[in-house]
Amino acid sequence: MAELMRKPNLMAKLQAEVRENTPKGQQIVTEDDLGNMAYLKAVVKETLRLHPPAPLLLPHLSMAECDIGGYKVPAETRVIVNAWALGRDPGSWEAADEFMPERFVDVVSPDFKGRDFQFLPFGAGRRICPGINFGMASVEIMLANLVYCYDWELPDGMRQEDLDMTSVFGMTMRRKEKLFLVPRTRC
Ligand code: HEM
Repeated sequence: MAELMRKPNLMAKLQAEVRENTPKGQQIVTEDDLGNMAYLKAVVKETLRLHPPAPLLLPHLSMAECDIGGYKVPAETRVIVNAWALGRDPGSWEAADEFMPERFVDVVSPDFKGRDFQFLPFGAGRRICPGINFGMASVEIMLANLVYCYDWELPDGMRQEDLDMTSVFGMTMRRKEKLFLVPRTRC
């Protein structure tokens, strides 16, 4: 929501998609309506790229000695994967720090299923998050309803550029400052 408030044209594009693809007269968006909402899915993916909730995944242990890009990793080494840095690597992403959901529209890859190592919000391999589908559906339905039911405004006197996007890092990652917005019902 914070990224969308900083780019009202993207918020408008998302709202148009969600509102066009929800049957007329229906009070809320249901899971059945999400199928045609490609831009919504791209917005959620782009959010996971820039703001992965588990920025360092979970600690892993190498079972055998291996070589990764010329670095020798001995067996039984505690390995921490920095998914946050992978998602912002300028070598993998054009305009890496920009919130640009369009990069995920009409493309099969990169996807978050653990095969594209520049984008690992759910990890990869045998310990990949088993809650991917549940997690994605929950975030998509929540965001779709927030933008379907309300138009959103910044509190009085606040400008887009005043939104503090600083994150607090730990096992999980969250906004440093809470996001306060004003909902306006659209009817
Ligand atoms: C957007 C939502 C979610 C995100 C971003 C997320 C992310 C992650 C990440 C990064 C890992 C570590 C993977 C690794 O180290 O390779 C993980 C593990 C795990 N997640 Fe999720 N998760 C989400 C939702 C869920 C949900 C909804 C559930 C359960 C209903 C769940 C259950 C688990 C479990 C049980 C593990 C540990 C798997 C293992 O160690 O074998 N997650 N998740």
